[in-house]
Amino acid sequence: MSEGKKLSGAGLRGQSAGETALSTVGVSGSGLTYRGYDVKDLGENATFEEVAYLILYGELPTQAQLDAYKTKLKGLRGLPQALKEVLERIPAETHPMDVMRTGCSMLGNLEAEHNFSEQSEITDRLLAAFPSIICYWYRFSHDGVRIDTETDDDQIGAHFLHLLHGKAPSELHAKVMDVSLILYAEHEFNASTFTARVCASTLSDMHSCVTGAIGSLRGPLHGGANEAAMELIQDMKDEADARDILMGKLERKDKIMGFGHAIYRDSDPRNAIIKEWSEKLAAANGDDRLYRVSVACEALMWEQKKLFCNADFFHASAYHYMDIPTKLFTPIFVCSRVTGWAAHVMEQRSNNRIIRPSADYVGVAPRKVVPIANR
Ligand SMILES: CC(=O)SCCNC(=O)CCNC(=O)[C@H](O)C(C)(C)COP(=O)(O)OP(=O)(O)OC[C@H]1O[C@@H](n2cnc3c(N)ncnc32)[C@H](O)[C@@H]1OP(=O)(O)O
Ligand SMILES: O=C([O-])CC(=O)C(=O)O
Repeated sequence: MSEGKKLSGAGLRGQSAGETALSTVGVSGSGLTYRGYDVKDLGENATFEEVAYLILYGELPTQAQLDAYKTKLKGLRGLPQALKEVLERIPAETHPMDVMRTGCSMLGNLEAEHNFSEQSEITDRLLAAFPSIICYWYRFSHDGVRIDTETDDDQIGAHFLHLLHGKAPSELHAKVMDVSLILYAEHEFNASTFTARVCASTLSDMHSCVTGAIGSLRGPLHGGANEAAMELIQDMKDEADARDILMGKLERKDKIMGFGHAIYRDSDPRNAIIKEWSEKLAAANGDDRLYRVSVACEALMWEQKKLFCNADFFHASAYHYMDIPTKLFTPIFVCSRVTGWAAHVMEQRSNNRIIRPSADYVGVAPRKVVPIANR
């Protein structure tokens, strides 16, 4: 358990719900490690594919292992016809997280996990297919185009941007997407991962575990916060306007999305990293308004409430600078976090006992059923 923030009260806060060898969150009050590596180190010296391999297979790959892994993932980007037909029937106004949920579940119908010896194959397939699923639906429902999802892009982040925009991304955009996927890959027993582990503990299949996790990630208190943060900052004209808007919200006791964390006490280590990339994107973009108002929000929230930006806040401006529609922000989180979810499912399966806590009963005392005619 964390030695940082004081953890107690509702929401199972502070109670250990099991063991993991995958990551540490806030152990010294702020850090984040994946299998012993600091996320900052990974963000600077590894790619997302290396990090996915690390999380799923236990160690960073050698060059030969990485080459083979990337070739394998590239070969899994195509979607079955039946899945494309389902995606084509989902209306344009549907929330893209619902598309991800359906896409994952449908793939589970078409390519079911028959036994746990297939878990790594299924995971690699999901990792390769998620960008294809969301972009195939988005481009069909919004632009009327049936895209070919089998690109030759070297990396998953660049592949996503290529499918979305119909052209290969710039080097800067490809790099930021790669770092973003690293930052979102794994985070111990967060709500969506815990959902996946609870499902896994019943000995259910991988697609069910991941589909459930997508549903948990969707909420604005979890992954959905990156979209909500964008909605917050998009109309802020300048720093003064940002302060006025936020002060009004704080007076009304509104929750400010993209701030605070269940475990970290005074900073989320992922924030400094994505903030730096957002600043670079702002400079390259020639319009730094969103970056400047975000910095103003960060300063005001700390000054007024001692609340800090979590991983989601500066992702909003960063994604916007790369022309990613706001409603696709949380699906990108899925494209990354599937690594953490699947690794947790495998870890749960390797030492399983069904997760079934107790509840404190606070309802009425025992009583007799009154016949319906006398009620
Ligand atoms: C990748 C991720 O999933 S990161 C999380 C993304 N979610 C968000 O950004 C949503 C906004 N943030 C929040 O709702 C919360 O901070 C959570 C859900 C992340 C954590 O919740 P908790 O662990 O319950 O928060 P915590 O115990 O630190 O709250 C302490 C106090 O600060 C308040 N607070 C916490 N976050 C915020 C916020 N973003 N805006 C306003 N007030 C807040 C709480 O309401 C609470 O006040 P109270 O004591 O008067 O009830
Ligand atoms: O750990 C949490 O509660 C939420 C979070 O930051 C994540 O899942 O990345």
